[in-house]
Amino acid sequence: MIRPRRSLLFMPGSNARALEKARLLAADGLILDLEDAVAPDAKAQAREQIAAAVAAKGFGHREVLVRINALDSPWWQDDMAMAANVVPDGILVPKVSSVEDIATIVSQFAALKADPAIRLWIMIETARGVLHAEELAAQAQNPQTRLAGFVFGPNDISRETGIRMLPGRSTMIPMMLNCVLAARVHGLVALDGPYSDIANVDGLGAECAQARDLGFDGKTLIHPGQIDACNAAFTPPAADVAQARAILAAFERPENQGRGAIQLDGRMVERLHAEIAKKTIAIADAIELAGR
Ligand SMILES: CC(C)(COP(=O)(O)OP(=O)(O)OC[C@H]1O[C@@H](n2cnc3c(N)ncnc32)[C@H](O)[C@@H]1OP(=O)(O)O)[C@@H](O)C(=O)NCCC(=O)NCCSC(=O)C[C@H](O)C(=O)O
Ligand SMILES: [Mg+2]
Repeated sequence: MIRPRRSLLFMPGSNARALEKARLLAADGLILDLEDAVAPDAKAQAREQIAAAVAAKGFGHREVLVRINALDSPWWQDDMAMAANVVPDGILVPKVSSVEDIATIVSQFAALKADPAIRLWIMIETARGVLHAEELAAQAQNPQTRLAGFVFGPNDISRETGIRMLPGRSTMIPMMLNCVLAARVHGLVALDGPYSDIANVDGLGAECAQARDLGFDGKTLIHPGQIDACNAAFTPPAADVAQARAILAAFERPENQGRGAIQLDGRMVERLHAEIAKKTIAIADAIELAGR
């Protein structure tokens, strides 16, 4: 069953008000952050608040990820221990750059005897991470890694490399595509990074549409005001869903059973389009099932 992942909203674990609001928001998922949105002095308190929020449950269909601190920080092991206790849907590990990083996380899962239901998500946000994206994604072939998806991190890439984040994202597109392609080869979910200009509604809409067109499954967000536009961009339009159903119905007809290509409403349709149609319908059904 496909899970809708159009919109995953970051919120600082130190912000009690944000955590409280999380259960009412229309986001498909929530990323409770212990890393960059939380100051060093607030890490312990944020960890406790996230533990209490996840343990209290009540998030409905929303997927809940906890972003832990990076593996070179003094906090990540305590963060993982907390996650192992309260069992979110997944942990999101920032700045993962090598297969060895994933092995370190897997060892820690094992040491904690962490519930296998906790999936692993990694941020692709270092130069090495981008260059090794396919090698990292291939780790999903080993079930012990629990690897479920990538989250693209343009801010850290820009910080490390000097590659600038420009309107239209021309400088980021090659890296974004590398991330999406690596994810697709190994069956992972790929989520785009956040858009920081909270007040710029048109800019957000354009970036969501671009992320969708580049193949991302959804986008990470930083403010509740961004959720509706993001959901709209990643929801298959009703006309596309109707067309997808028509394609499947056409291939079901007895006269088309043995055919690879048919004509539908004046257009050539092949069985590969039926595969695309099945995915469109699965996403639309999952969104409907989630009641959003
Ligand atoms: C950016 C913010 C600090 C702005 O906060 P604020 O000034 O409080 O905004 P508003 O006054 O407009 O807030 C209105 C109400 O909405 C709630 N709110 C705000 N943001 C969130 C949120 N993210 N989740 C849930 N609720 C939120 C406020 O509490 C207000 O509520 P109310 O009191 O009822 O009116 C803030 O938006 C924020 O902290 N955003 C998240 C920042 C974050 O998590 N950053 C880390 C992820 S991005 C990243 O790491 C980059 C990546 O790794 C890379 O490298 O690219
Ligand atoms: Mg980052």
